[in-house]
Amino acid sequence: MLLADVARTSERVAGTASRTEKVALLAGLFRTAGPGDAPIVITYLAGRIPQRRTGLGWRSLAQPVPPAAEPSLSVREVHRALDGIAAVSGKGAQAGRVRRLQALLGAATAAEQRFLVRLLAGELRQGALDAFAVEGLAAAVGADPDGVRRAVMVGGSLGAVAEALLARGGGALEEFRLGVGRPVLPMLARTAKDVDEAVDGLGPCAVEEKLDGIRVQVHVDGADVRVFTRTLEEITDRVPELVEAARGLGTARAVLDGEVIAPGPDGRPRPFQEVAGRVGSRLDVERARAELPLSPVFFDLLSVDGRDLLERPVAERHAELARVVPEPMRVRRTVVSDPGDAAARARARDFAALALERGHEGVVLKALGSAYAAGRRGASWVKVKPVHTLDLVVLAAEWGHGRRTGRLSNLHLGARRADGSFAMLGKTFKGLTDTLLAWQTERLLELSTGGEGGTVAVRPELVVEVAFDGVQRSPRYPEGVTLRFARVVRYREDKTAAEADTVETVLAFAR
Ligand SMILES: Nc1ncnc2c1ncn2[C@@H]1O[C@H](COP(=O)(O)OP(=O)(O)OP(=O)(O)O)[C@@H](O)[C@H]1O
Repeated sequence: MLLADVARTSERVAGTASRTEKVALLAGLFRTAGPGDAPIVITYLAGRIPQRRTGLGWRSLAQPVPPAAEPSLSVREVHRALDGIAAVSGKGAQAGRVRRLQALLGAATAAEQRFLVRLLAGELRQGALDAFAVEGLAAAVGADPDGVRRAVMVGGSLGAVAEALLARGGGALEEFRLGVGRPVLPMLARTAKDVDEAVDGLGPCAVEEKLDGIRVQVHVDGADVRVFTRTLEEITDRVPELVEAARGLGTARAVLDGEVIAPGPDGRPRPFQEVAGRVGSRLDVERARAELPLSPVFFDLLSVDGRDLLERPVAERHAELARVVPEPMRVRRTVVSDPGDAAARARARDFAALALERGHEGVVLKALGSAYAAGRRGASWVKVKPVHTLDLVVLAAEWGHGRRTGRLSNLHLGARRADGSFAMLGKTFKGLTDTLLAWQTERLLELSTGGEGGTVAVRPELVVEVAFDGVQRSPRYPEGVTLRFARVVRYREDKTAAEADTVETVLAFAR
């Protein structure tokens, strides 16, 4: 597929207010797209690029290049060129990127150049595009739009679904059904300030303990049990006690969602770091198990006996969960059936207080009528925690002084921008234990991209959870805000930088 076709469609879609026409334009484009082109075309139409970042500064995008007379650039060629630009690193990288960019622009017509420059500058971003693209895709292959939407939810990406549908037709939707052994991205939660705010937003809801462990999705097929993390990494071999527990459930076929924790001798949960260390280690699993036995606590049931429950309401999924999972392995919950009932609300607040006393992190409230929104931070799950934390990305670190000489200490923290870049929000060395200092020094040096003065810049990959007292204005930082009393709570090795908190979220705290 030619870039010119995408550029033209993009312009026409943006230029019409009619939903029907947008969908028809997109359907027309998909009918002529090769399956392999589809994932790239979809990101371009939404104003994004699969590489996320190219490292090109806006100045380099403003330099004029003589255009080609006729369109000849294919979408794949552009994709490869951007891969090349994103891969340039080291000394003189910016010049190298600009050279490659100019070669790319030189092969583009004036219209294609305008499209590329606006695409790379992030000016074409269209949040609603994916919804139209789902319908356009469904129309192009003659599939049911709801079926395509479900497939995207289960498959995790519109690009992957588009590729399958264009290659194999509407029947390919079957490949994206939830299945035992085929994990789906977990549903995530939004944040509310307190229980009342959450209940106001949700209406009738369940209030559950928020356990501070590692999210697990457990697939049971007879004696065959597989365990996945929230990033869908398989960890079955590292958690034999979960496998044994799952074999003892009241069903032979199920997909369960829950948290794995390590109850201490007093029944209180051991710290998150210990659970994360245990789940992260493949070494001598039997010994690790003897030292720190894990238990699963399930809070959702996504499928049972071959029945897919993703679209069923929370109340029904919980009833099914209670049928197959015995009490100690099920999350504790209370229900607010009528949000207007003051006594029920008081019970919910007491439940949240008790959850904290028991050593848990807070509560998660879930709208009783809501479906399971795989891979989404849906509006129907809301977490309430007493301490505000953000998951930020380490951008650089400074060598420590005094007792911390020889250790990388002061961390430069960044929040994610919509275009995949990171905005620095401030620095902190608070909350770092000696163990963490040693660990982060080693990890950060592996990620180093060079240093200046006492600062080591790193690839933005490590996610760290930071507690703070507030967000305040500061002209020193690019978004004009910084965190008050930021302190490290822990590293979140279970998260990628793409899952870190966004500048938007931080600015919402400022408001
Ligand atoms: N009862 C519960 N229901 C849903 N999630 C729970 C529950 N108890 C603990 N959790 C955990 O809380 C997480 C939901 O919070 P969120 O989606 O914001 O993830 P997160 O960004 O990792 O947040 P946090 O750092 O607050 O755990 C889930 O991923 C899960 O690991």
